[in-house]
Order: sequence, then structure tokens, then C-alpha cells
Amino acid sequence: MHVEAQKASAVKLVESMAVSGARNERGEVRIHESLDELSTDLAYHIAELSEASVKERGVFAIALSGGSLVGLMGKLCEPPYNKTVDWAKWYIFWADERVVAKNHADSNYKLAKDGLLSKVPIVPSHVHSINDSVSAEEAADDYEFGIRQLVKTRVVSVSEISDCPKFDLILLGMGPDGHVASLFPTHSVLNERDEWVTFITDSPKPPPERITFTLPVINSASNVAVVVTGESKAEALHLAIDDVGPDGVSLPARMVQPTKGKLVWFLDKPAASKLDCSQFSE
Ligand SMILES: O=C1O[C@H](COP(=O)(O)O)[C@@H](O)[C@H](O)[C@H]1O
Repeated sequence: MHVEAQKASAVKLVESMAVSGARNERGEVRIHESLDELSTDLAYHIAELSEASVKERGVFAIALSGGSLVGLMGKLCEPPYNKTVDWAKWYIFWADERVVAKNHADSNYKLAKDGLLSKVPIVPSHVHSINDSVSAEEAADDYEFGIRQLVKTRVVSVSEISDCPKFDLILLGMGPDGHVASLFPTHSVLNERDEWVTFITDSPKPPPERITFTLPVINSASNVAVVVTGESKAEALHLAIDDVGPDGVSLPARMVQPTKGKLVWFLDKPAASKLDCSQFSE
């Protein structure tokens, strides 16, 4: 099939399947019948944002996470997106990374390299991974310095309202405890307001040493997508999205509240099983 026809059929497919609900300041919630539908919708969403950003700014600065997210991005490597996305304009960052060697099984870079970066024509010099041969603290400082250089050259734009980079898209997963990136519940990094990138050496989920974008950076993005699947995350998701009063206040996933950007939750039915759907509006 011709690329344009493939693109048109991808649009039709997505339009026919996504269940959407708009939800006050918690963003848009998309609940999918299957992981296959979620992956299709996610690929479409990312490709749309890429196209808009390349049109507007000439580049697309996207920050990835690790975990189950990368596998769910797999359809970007397939038709039509492998041909229609302007991969040469992509600049890749990580919202969080484990401070391990790049070939280590725990490396978020390795996960993305194996699952995405090696399958599409992204320019190697546009891939901004961490320096894994220094301490977590130095790796965080070094990563922030690199982003500051790219803000100067407008590869990453800057927020009009905060002293923060404004990524075109930050992709997050969420753990069963409600953590996003490497921002874990009750951890002091949740209070970090000055740094763009910070570090932890006591992650409750192994490996212990990690770097992470801070909340001000996440909340300065033009777009944030949080991808959550599986029943083990249903309770945390309920606390992150529903109107639960003080119970949810300190949950990292609930602190994802882009100031001016758009927030979209990509969910499967098991993850969404405890949501109060009566609060959805079309
Ligand atoms: O440790 C991490 O966990 C979260 C969630 O991972 P998932 O496999 O439960 O989806 C991930 O988003 C983060 O990048 C990673 O470092």
C-alpha cells in the first residue's frame, strides 16, 4: 500500500477505536480495549506531535522513560510511521535513567536502543544519553549541562513561565506505587525546584542509582503522555486521576500537572478498572 494510503488507514483505525474522556485539570484519559489498540493510538499520538513540532520549530525534542513504555511504542517502527515520521528531526532524551552501563539490562538507554532507536533512522548525534562512567550526582549535573547547551541552540525550547526547558513531548510510565520517571513517593526529590535534572542513590526499586527530570521540568513540557497498563497499577491510577481529596495529594503521578501543556493518559482496561468513570465528560 502507498504510504499516504497507509497513513489514512491508520487515522481511520485510531478514530474508530479510542475511548476518550476529558477530565478537568487531570488531562485527557484514553482507555483502550487491548494493548494492541493502545500501541496503535500511542504511535498515532506521537507521530502527530512530531509532525506539528517539526512544522513549527523544525525539530522534535522527545524525552523517553524506561519500563513497559518502550515496548508499547513499537508500532512507531512499522508502516506507516517508519516512513512518514521525520526521524532526522528527532532529538532523544530520557526523563529518567538508571546509572548503569549502557549495555546493562537495567539501562533505559539499552531498552530504547533495542526496541526503537536501532529500528528507525534517528541521527546518532541526536541521541542524548547519560554519562554512565561517573557518579549519579555527576551524571545528573552533566545531563542538565547538556540540556542547557541545547536550549541555547533552540533544539529544546524554553518555557515562557518557568526557568525550565520545554520539551515537545515527555513520555512517562507509572509504577504500581505511583512513581513516575524516578520520582518515588515521599522521596525528597519531589521537592526539588531549582535543578532540571537531579539524582537519587536510594531508589526503592532497583537499581538504586538514578537520574531524573524534576517535576518543574516535567510540568513545563508542551505535552506529557503517561502510559499505564495492568491491574497492579489500578489503585495508584485511581489516586492519581480521580477526585480523592488529600489521599492522592503526595502521589508523584498526581503531581504531573503541566502548567500550560497537554496531558494525556494512555490506559488499558485493567489499569483503568478502579477509575470513577462517572466523572468523565466527552
Ligand atoms: O523504574 C522505572 O519504572 C517506571 C515504570 O516502569 P513500568 O515497567 O512499570 O512501566 C518507568 O517509567 C521508569 O522510566 C523506570 O526507570
